[in-house]
Amino acid sequence: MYIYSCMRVAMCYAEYNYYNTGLIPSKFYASLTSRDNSNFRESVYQSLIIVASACICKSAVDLMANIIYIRWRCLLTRHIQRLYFSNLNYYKLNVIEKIVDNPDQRITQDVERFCNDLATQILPKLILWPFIVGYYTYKTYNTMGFIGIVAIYGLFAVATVINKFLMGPVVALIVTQEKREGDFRFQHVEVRTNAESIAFSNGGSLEESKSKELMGKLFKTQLEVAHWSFPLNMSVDLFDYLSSIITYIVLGVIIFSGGYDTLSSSELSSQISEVSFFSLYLLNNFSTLVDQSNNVADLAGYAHRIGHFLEVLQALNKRQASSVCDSNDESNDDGNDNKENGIVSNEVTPVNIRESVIESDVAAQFEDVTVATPSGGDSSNLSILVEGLTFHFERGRNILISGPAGSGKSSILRVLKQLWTPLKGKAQIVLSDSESELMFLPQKPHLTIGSLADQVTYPERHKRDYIDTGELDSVLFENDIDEALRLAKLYSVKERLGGIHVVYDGKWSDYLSPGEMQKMVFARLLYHKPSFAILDEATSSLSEEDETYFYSLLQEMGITFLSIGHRSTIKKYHQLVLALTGKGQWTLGLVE
Ligand SMILES: Nc1ncnc2c1ncn2[C@@H]1O[C@H](COP(=O)(O)OP(=O)(O)OP(=O)(O)O)[C@@H](O)[C@H]1O
Repeated sequence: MYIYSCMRVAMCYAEYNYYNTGLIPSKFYASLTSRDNSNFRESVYQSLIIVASACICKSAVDLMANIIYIRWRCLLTRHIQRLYFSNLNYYKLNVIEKIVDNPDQRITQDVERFCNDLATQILPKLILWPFIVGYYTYKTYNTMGFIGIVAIYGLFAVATVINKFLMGPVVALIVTQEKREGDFRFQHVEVRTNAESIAFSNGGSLEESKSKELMGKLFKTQLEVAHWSFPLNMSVDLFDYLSSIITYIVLGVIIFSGGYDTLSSSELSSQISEVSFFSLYLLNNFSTLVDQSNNVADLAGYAHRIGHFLEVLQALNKRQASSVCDSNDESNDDGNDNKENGIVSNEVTPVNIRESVIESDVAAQFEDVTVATPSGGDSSNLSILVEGLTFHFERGRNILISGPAGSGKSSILRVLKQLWTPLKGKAQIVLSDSESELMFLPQKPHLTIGSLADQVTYPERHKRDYIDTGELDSVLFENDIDEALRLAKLYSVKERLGGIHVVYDGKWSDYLSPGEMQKMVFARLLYHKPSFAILDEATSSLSEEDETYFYSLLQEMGITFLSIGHRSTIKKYHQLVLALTGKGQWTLGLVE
C-alpha cells in the first residue's frame, strides 16, 4: 500500500512537471516574440528546474514500478507454489494428469512476464489516468470548446472498437505461442538432463530433428502472431498519427471560423501553443491506452495461462479435500466392520495374516486393494495390475516383492504413498510417514541442488538455520553426516569435493555414478535411521558385494524393510515374498 501511495504521489508530481514542461514553449514564444530579455532568462531558469525535477520524478516512478513488479511476482509465484506443492499436485500434474502443459514455464516465465507488463507498462499509465483525462478534458473544453472534445473522444472511441476487434486472434495465438515456447524449452532440458544416455545411444540426430520440429512449430506460431499483430499495430499507429494532426484540424476550424479574431499574432501563436499542448496531452493519454493494445494482448495471453493453471490446482485441491472426507467416512464404517469381522484374510494367500497385530508394530497395511494404471479419465486405458491385495508390513518381517518387469511392483508402493488412487480397497501408512519412522528409497534416486550435506539430510530442511541460531551443534550435525557417508562407502566424495558444505555447481547425476547415487540414498537412510524402509530396486546398480553389505547393515541396525528386487541373492534377508504373477494375481508366502 505504502509503495502504491508513494508511486501515486510521484506520478502526481511528475504530471505537474509535464504540465509545466508543456507550457514552456508558450512562455518562450511570448518572450521571444516580444523580445523581452529578462522574461526569456526567467523562462530558461524555470525550464531547467522543471526539466530536472521531471527527470527525478520519472525515474522515481520507474523505480517504484519495478519494486511493485518484484513484489507482485513474488506474491503470485508463492501463491502458485503453495498450491503446486500441496497434496502432491506437482506429481499429479507432471506424471498422472497432464491437464496443463509446462507447469514450470507457467510458474517461472508466464508469471514473470505478466507481472512485469502489468506493473511496469500498464500500471504507471493507468494510475492517474482518470484524473489526468478529466483535468485535460476540462482545459481542452475551455480553450477549444465542445468541438475539440467531440473530435478527440470520437477518435478514441473508434480506435478502441477497432483494436478490440483486432486483438481477439492475437490473444489466442499468444496462448498457443507460450505453449510452444514451453515445449521447445522442455525438449532442450530433456537433452541436458539425459545428455550421457543420448550420447551412448547415438540419439543426437534424432533429438536434433525433434528439437528442429518443435522449433519449427514455435516459429510458425510466432510468425502468425507477427502477421495478426500487423493490422493491430497499423491501427495503433494510425491513431497515434491521427491524434497528432487532429488538434491542428480543429484549431484550423476554430481560426477560419473567426474563433480567435480578437488576438494579435503573438497572442495567437502563444494561444496555439497552449491549446495544442492541452489537446495533444489529452490525446496522448488516450493514445497511451490504445498503444497498450499489444501489451494488453500479451497480458491477456499470460493471464489466460496463469488463470487456467490456478483453476486446475484449486480443482485438484478440492478433489483431494472431498476424497479425504469420503475416506474419513469410510474409515468410520470400516472400524465397525473390523471389530465385527476381525482382519480379512485372502484365500489365495498361503500365509494367513495374523488375526491380531500389535498396532504400533505395523508400518503399513493393504486391505483388499486393487491397483490399476492411471487411465487419465479414459476407462479403456485402464489395466489391472494387482487385485484384492491384502497384507501388513510389520516390524521384524521383511517382505520381498518380486515379479516380472511391468507387473506392478512399484505401483503397489505408489498406491501406498497415495500417489495413485486404488481402484478398490485401502492402502495406508499406519505410522507417521516421516523420515524417523518410515523411509522410501525410490527406483530413480533424486539428488537435489546443493551441497553434499543437503544430499544426505534430504528431505530435512533448514538444518543450517538451526546451526546459525545455535540451536543445533554443528559438530554433532557434521559428525552424523560423516558417519552416514562412511557407512555408505561415500567418504571419498567428501574429500573429492573439499567438504560437506561445498555446493556442487552442477548436476549431481553427472558427478556421481548410478551406483554412487544409490549409495547416497543409503547414506540418507543411515543418517535418518528410520524403523522401517521401503526399497524399490534400491541396490540395482550396486555390486552383489555392496548389496550384501547394505542389506546386512540394515539388519544389524534393526530396520525392517520391504523391498523390490530381481536378484535371488537378496531373498535370504526377507521372511516373506509377495510374488506378482501377472493379470492381477499374487501370492504371499514364506521365503524358502
Ligand atoms: N504414470 C503412469 N501412467 C500409466 N501407466 C503407468 C504409469 N506408470 C507406470 N505405468 C504402467 O504400470 C505398469 C506397472 O508399472 P510398475 O512401475 O509398477 O512396474 P514394475 O513391476 O515396478 O516394473 P520394473 O520391475 O520394471 O520396475 C507398467 O505397465 C507401466 O507401463
